[in-house]
Amino acid sequence: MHFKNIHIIINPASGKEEPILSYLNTVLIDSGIHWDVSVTTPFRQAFDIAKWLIGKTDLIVIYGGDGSIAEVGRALYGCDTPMGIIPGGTANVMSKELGIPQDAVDAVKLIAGGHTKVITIDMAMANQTPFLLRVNLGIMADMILQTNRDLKNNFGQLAYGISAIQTLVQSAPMQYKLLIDGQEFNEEGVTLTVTNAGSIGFSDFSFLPDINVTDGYLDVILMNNTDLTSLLRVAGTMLFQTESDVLKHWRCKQVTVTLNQPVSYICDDTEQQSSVISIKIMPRVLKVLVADNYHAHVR
Ligand SMILES: Nc1ncnc2c1ncn2[C@@H]1O[C@H](COP(=O)(O)OP(=O)(O)OP(=O)(O)O)[C@@H](O)[C@H]1O
Repeated sequence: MHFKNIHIIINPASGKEEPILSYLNTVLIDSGIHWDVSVTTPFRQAFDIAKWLIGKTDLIVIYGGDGSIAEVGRALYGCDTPMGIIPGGTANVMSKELGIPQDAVDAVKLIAGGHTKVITIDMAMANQTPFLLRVNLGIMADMILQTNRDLKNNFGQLAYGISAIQTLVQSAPMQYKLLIDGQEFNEEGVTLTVTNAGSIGFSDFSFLPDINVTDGYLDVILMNNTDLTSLLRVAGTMLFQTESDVLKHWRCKQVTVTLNQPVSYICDDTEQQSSVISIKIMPRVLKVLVADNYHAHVR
């Protein structure tokens, strides 16, 4: 697909330190594409820039991490303007899910080269907040909350592993009341993830087989233990793409999670608090640009 006009939103504070303006200029200068950039600041976020750009350009590209991509997704869902992605963050989960080249120059070349197509992917709504990737509760949420900017700057992806170990040591199980497509379950667990995407951002690993952003479903994954054997079984689950008794798994269109008290949870990259979280899939609402040979594995 070729675009006449594209606008690139750049988050200059995202994980990668690289000369993105120079990369863009080198690739786009002779491409015939009319291109422009906007830079996010603490006072002008990717969400506001993307909202403002709707109807003013053919393709809105975001250079940043998953937080910036989620913001642009929240701004663009339900409209006709597609989102392009140049991975610029620490983990870049969404770009891996969509098979986008991890190298920024290659990602710009993909957009400029035209061997692309627009697909429409699912998002979901948690209470009043739209999200792209997932909602995390329990130790997964604590882990993300504890992975601060300094840790990410110094250790990149390993930062998540470091804070995972820190949080595992302090983990205590929680009681979850789950209403999954109308069926009630009472479960104890150390972490609960409601995911739209399969990729966990580490190499090609995904939570379980067959989870992807076009399947029209949410996947609810509960981990009930954090002893070493359980963790190894979870690692095996991801490695061999099979379910294990340590991870309970449901596939649904909507789920309500009720807890005994308000807890902090992570909705994509943002921290929220509640004792009741109602989550619903929004099938095929966001247009994104991918390579023309990309195939999401659909059941
Ligand atoms: N100019 C800026 N200076 C500082 N922070 C910014 C600026 N522009 C955006 N932000 C903040 O950047 C955050 C989003 O970062 P993003 O997720 O894109 O990168 P990252 O943290 O490196 O990626 P990852 O989520 O993969 O670790 C948002 O919280 C947003 O408020």
